[in-house]
Amino acid sequence: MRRLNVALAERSYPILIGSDLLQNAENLPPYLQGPRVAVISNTTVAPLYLDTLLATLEKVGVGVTPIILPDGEKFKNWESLNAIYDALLAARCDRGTTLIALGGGVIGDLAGFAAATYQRGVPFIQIPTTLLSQVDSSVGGKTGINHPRGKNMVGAFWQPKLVVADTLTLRSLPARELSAGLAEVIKYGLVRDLPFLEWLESNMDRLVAGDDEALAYAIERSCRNKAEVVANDEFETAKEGGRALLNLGHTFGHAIESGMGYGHWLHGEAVAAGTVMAAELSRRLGWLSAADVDRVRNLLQRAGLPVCGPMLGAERYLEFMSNDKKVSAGRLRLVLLQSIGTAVTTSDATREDILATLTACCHE
Ligand SMILES: NC(=O)c1ccc[n+]([C@@H]2O[C@H](COP(=O)([O-])OP(=O)(O)OC[C@H]3O[C@@H](n4cnc5c(N)ncnc54)[C@H](O)[C@@H]3O)[C@@H](O)[C@H]2O)c1
Ligand SMILES: O=C(O)C(=O)C[C@@H](O)[C@H](O)[C@H](O)COP(=O)(O)O
Ligand SMILES: [Zn+2]
Repeated sequence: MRRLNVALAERSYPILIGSDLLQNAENLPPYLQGPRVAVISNTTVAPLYLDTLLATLEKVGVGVTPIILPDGEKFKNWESLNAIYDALLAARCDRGTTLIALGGGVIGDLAGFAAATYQRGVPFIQIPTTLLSQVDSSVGGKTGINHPRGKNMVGAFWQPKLVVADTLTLRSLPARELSAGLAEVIKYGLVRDLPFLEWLESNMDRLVAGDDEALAYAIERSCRNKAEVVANDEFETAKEGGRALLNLGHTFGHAIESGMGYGHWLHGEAVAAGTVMAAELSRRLGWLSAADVDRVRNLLQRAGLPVCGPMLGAERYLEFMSNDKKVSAGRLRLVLLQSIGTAVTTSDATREDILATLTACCHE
């Protein structure tokens, strides 16, 4: 088992990465506040892994309320959140109840926001079961729901007490979802870890094939990168760089997700197309060469990801992008690449640059 730490003083917590962790009853008790938990999962993941987790919790004498939500990005909304509150209240869950998210990023973001707000805050544990959630969403404490006008527009920072990434769960993950997770893995290499990007270029075929060793390494290295960034800028308030850099490709990507209707493009797919747009815009500002942009595009393509955005229409892209959470005093702030392996936040791109980028990077 690999173990990392997210260093946040009194909110610090471990990330455990390994196979068969769902069955290991020793990992959970130190992080449970009381003898009750509510496990939040969905109709796809629960039939696969809930029984194993329930058996593990039974071994340590914990009472469980399972809460099973419908599956999909379009359910990352108020109705699902309300369903969680209803179930917690019906089961008389009190402030000592620990919420456990068992699923991908949608379940993690929803359960985390429920934990942040139920009775003004209860503890929670992340048990991520997709590659994307194991490398990114389960770590760092961003929780929330979507709004029709924008992704993750309502939420809270609320750190988990523990993250348990059981890599065996990835064996049941569809190939398209594995690829979506690779978009966020590639992001760390592009933003701040050039040696990791080079490793990814050498090992992409193993990752796409689901090689256990390669995946475990990629998960650990991604989480190490994320933990470092979050430890330095937990609430994304740094003026330069900081946590906002983890948003590479996301201003374009979130516009694709919202504009196309949640769930049509997977988050990772939208981030992949958005990352090519960010690279192309970086080239227009003179920071990347055409060969650099090809390098980004090739790696994403080898990961099985789209490298062109949909034809949403420039005005709709700009409308969604203007709602981005990095906008400050009405000015768009984008994460772009100063070079491969180094990202910056910038407001230097003009409307014309952005329009030209959209024209170059969007196809039917
Ligand atoms: N909080 C953060 O920091 C953060 C970071 C990145 C992404 N996100 C959010 O995460 C979400 C995307 O997460 P995701 O890619 O995990 O999507 P997801 O949660 O929708 O999961 C993808 C699909 O895989 C299924 N699934 C999950 N585990 C499985 C398994 N082991 N075997 C088979 N099927 C399985 C799910 O039911 C779903 O159908 C987006 O809402 C995104 O905004 C949040
Ligand atoms: O943890 C972060 O910080 C990230 O930006 C990670 C992103 O991959 C993730 O998609 C996040 O939810 C986007 O954040 P948002 O603040 O733009 O909603
Ligand atoms: Zn993301």
